[in-house]
Amino acid sequence: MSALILDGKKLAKESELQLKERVEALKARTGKTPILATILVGDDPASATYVKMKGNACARVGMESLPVHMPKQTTTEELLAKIEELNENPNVHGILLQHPVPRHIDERAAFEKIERRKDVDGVTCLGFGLMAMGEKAYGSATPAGIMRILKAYDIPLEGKHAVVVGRSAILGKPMAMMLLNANCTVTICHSKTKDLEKYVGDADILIGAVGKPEFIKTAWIKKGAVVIDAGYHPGGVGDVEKAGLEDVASAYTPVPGGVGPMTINTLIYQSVDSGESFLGK
Ligand SMILES: Nc1nc(=O)c2c([nH]1)NC[C@@H]1CN(c3ccc(C(=O)N[C@@H](CCC(=O)O)C(=O)O)cc3)C=[N+]21
Repeated sequence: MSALILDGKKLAKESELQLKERVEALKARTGKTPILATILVGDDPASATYVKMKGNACARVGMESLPVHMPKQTTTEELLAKIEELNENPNVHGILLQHPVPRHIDERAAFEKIERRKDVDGVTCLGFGLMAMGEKAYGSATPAGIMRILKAYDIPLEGKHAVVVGRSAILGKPMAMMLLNANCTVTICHSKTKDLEKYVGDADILIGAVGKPEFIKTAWIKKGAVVIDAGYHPGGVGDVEKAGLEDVASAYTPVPGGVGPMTINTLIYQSVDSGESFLGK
C-alpha cells in the first residue's frame, strides 16, 4: 500500500510565495517591512540552527528579522528586560523566544512577558486560553502548522478520534485544544499513560509529540490512520517508527519535510499577519 505523503515542505514553499506578495504589498502601502525579533539564549547548536532557519525564512518572504543572541549565563531579569524593550520597540511586530532556554531561567515568565499582539509563536497563557476558547489568537507554531497541513490535504476531522501523544505547553496541549475545536474526539497520552498501545491503536488521527525518537511503534497503529510526526531528532528521526509506516498509515508527515517546515512557515505567516495589523492592511 502506498500512503499519501503530507508534504509540509511543499506547502511551506507555496505559502511563502503568497506571503512574499503580502509583504510586498504592505511595503508598497506603508514603506515598512514586518520585523520578527528572534531571541536565542545560550549556544545550543540545534537551537542556533533553528533560529537561523527562521531568519532565513523571513528573508525569503521579504521580511526582516532582528536576531537577539544572549549569553547562556543571562538571568531571568535580563531576559525579561530584553523582551520588554522589544515589546516597546514600534518597529518590532513579532517576538520569538526559542525554547528551551538555559535551565536557570524562568522560561514561563519569559514567555508571559511577550506582549499579546507580538506573540506570533503562540507561547503565552493568554494566547493559549483565547485559542482554547475559540477566540482569535496566534496558535502555537507547531500545532497550528499541523492544523494547516490537515486542512491543506482536506483530512476529515469531525468526529474522528485524535490521539495526541505528549502534553507539552507549546505542542501537545495546544494541539489537543485545536483538534477539539475542530470537532475531533481527543485523547491525550503522556509518559504516565497506562496501556499506551491501546490508545494509539484506536487513533484515526495520531499525533506524535513526545520528543522521544521512534517511541511510537508502527505495529500499534490502526490501519488507515493519519499519522502526524512532530518529533525532530538527529538524523531525520521522528517520534514515530519509520519502518512499515507507509504500509499502515493512509497518510503521514515525513521527517524531515513534514511538520518542521510548516512550523517555521506558521511563525512567518503569523508574523506577516501581525505586521499587517500593526502597520495597517
Ligand atoms: N519557541 C519555540 N518555537 C518553536 O516552534 C520551536 C522552539 N521554540 N524550539 C524548538 C522547536 C523545534 N522546531 C523546529 C522547527 C523546524 C524544524 C525543521 O524545519 N526541520 C526540518 C529539518 C531541518 C534540518 O535538520 O535540516 C524538517 O523537518 O524538514 C524542526 C524543528 C521549532 N521549535
